[in-house]
Amino acid sequence: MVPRIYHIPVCPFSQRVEILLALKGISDAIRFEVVDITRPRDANLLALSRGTTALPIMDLGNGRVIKESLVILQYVEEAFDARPVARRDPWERSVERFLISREGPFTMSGYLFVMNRDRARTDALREAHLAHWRWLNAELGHFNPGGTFLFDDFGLVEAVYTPMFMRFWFLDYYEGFDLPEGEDYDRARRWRDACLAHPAVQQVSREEIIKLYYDYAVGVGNGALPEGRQKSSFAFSPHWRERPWPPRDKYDRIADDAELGLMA
Ligand SMILES: COc1ccc(C(=O)/C=[SH]/C[C@H](NC(=O)CC[C@H](N)C(=O)O)C(=O)NCC(=O)O)cc1OC
Repeated sequence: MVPRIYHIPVCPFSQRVEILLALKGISDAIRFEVVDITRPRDANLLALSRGTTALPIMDLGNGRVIKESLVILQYVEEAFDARPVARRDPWERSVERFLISREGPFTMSGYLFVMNRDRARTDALREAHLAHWRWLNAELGHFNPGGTFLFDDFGLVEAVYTPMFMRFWFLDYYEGFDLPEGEDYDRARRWRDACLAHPAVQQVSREEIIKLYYDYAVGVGNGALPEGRQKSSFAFSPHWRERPWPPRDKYDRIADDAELGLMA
């Protein structure tokens, strides 16, 4: 059986696996199944996950199910010999793991920033997010000051972080956020921009992310419905390409289904 990964639309955690497969030149080795999270979870999928709802999960068949995207990445790297991506040297592998150990708080700071609708908290949330970028800037500056990526090429750490850089396009769109100029951010910006330009990360577009993630920007995630709405911005139809760009005034109001182009 070809292993399957079940994931939500434009899921960043699933995308990191797609990126790894692209780097290894084996994009067809796993079948990706997108789940409509605006509907109750399918009973068969719930049985597969033994009741947990977080996605992605990877089904190897014969009752073998892998949860957590970082664990799935390790499995893919170890199960498929093609073009190893993780660093082979133990010291370099420790540096890789060190950077990856901070991805969770980094990602959470960006999501909490975009989901916030209390203007009194905006500055603190922006600063908390920038602090994570300063940490990345300092670590990249320590381990590879003159380089672009953490090591000599786009690798596992970049596969882990880049889907989040792409989701953070919603911070640019809804919060007018970008990294400040200056030595506290320049090394991290060089890394981010090179990651975003890499051919292995082009699975989703800025437009798709901005449109599907609108509900996060008004504080509602994972396919739940904001007040006054009949359909989630994560709905499969109408297709996001047919929908208008969402309004940016997330603090003042919640756009209705018609304005978001969600009416059937
Ligand atoms: C407010 O913070 C966040 C909001 C959304 C997301 C996101 O991209 C969800 S992607 C979809 C989400 N999956 C996850 O969060 C998986 C995270 C898991 N640690 C992994 O790495 O696989 C999910 O399945 N939700 C449905 C459910 O749990 O029933 C991330 C955030 O922070 C990391």
